[in-house]
Amino acid sequence: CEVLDQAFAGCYRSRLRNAGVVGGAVSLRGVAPWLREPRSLDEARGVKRPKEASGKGNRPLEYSPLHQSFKERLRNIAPYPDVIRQVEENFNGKGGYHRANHAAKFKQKKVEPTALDRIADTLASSRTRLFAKAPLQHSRKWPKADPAYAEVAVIGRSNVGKSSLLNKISQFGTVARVSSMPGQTKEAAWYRNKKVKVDFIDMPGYGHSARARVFGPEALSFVRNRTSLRGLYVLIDARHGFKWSDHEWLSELGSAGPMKQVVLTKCDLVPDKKLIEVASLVRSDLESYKRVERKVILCSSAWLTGFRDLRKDICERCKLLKGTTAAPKPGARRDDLPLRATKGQDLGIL
Ligand SMILES: Nc1nc2c(ncn2[C@@H]2O[C@H](COP(=O)(O)OP(=O)(O)OP(=O)(O)O)[C@@H](O)[C@H]2O)c(=O)[nH]1
Ligand SMILES: [Mg+2]
Repeated sequence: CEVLDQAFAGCYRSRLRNAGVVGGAVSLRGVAPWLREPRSLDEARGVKRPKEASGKGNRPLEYSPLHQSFKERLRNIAPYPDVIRQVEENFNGKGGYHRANHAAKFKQKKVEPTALDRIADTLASSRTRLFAKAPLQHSRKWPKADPAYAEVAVIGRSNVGKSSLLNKISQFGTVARVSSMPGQTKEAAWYRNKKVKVDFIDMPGYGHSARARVFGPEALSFVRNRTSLRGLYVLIDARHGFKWSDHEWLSELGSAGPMKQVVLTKCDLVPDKKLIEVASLVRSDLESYKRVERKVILCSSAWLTGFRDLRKDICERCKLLKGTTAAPKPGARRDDLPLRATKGQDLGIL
């Protein structure tokens, strides 16, 4: 015990010497800063002055809203009226899913379908087939873009539901392979609808999962180099909203590529009140990106809701209406009319 006591005493003595205790005169500098005299009145009151921003290194931290938790951000978001309307029309909303469905059918009977509605219906009922597959990084293996066909691509985090969505846009059957495991789609796949003249590209998803990590940079260079793209649909999971990988990918892409449209998927898995909040949050996050449409399309591949809006958007974006021939008005002079009237046809120019 004595030996131990001596050892401890020696240790304390050396520490006190280091701290400035010299022969009984105690200087507390460096030992207890809270015991020294306050330097100013503010310091005495306990008020901390913000550090003055000097040119280098001392920049004040700017906290973006993304530093808040997802729940906190959901609590603070003010819902957008157009998002509320979309949810009420397509999802449970007021009166439940069945009532909303019934109301939609009732409305459809009354309203005369426009040309855009008709072409969207053609897209829904016509067949789309796989015609090419190629790795994202080998641009030489990509099929050559056909000017007669408008090209749109689908991108998003892995497992967000890209392939499922493509399967339901038109009568694909189960052409695009779907799996609950992230990173199932490893190559870009081209699907062609000959009737509506549009090509869809299913892309591998980006993200932080081990199988999907490589596809982020590859998808970026694909979108930058594939100049024939008319539209890019960025899919976001309705349960989580924008994640870091989405923010990273979109901010890296910047204004490159075609106009982007954000689609919320798996909306059936979210209660309607939360869906309004998440969709509004996603809608407000869009404001920080360039060349992104300031609206959100809500979809569910399980319930097949929201696909009418999506198809119409595709047809509009690809300017598919341009190709359709409108019936000639009586009295109108058009060069593309046949010179001879076929049986029962009123040419109106003779
Ligand atoms: N409930 C529900 N499940 C969905 C929906 N869309 C997709 N899923 C499921 O989500 C899982 C992933 O779907 P995929 O279409 O393979 O996702 P992906 O984005 O193509 O995934 P990768 O190809 O791996 O990037 C599958 O188990 C689907 O059944 C939806 O709208 N609702
Ligand atoms: Mg896929």
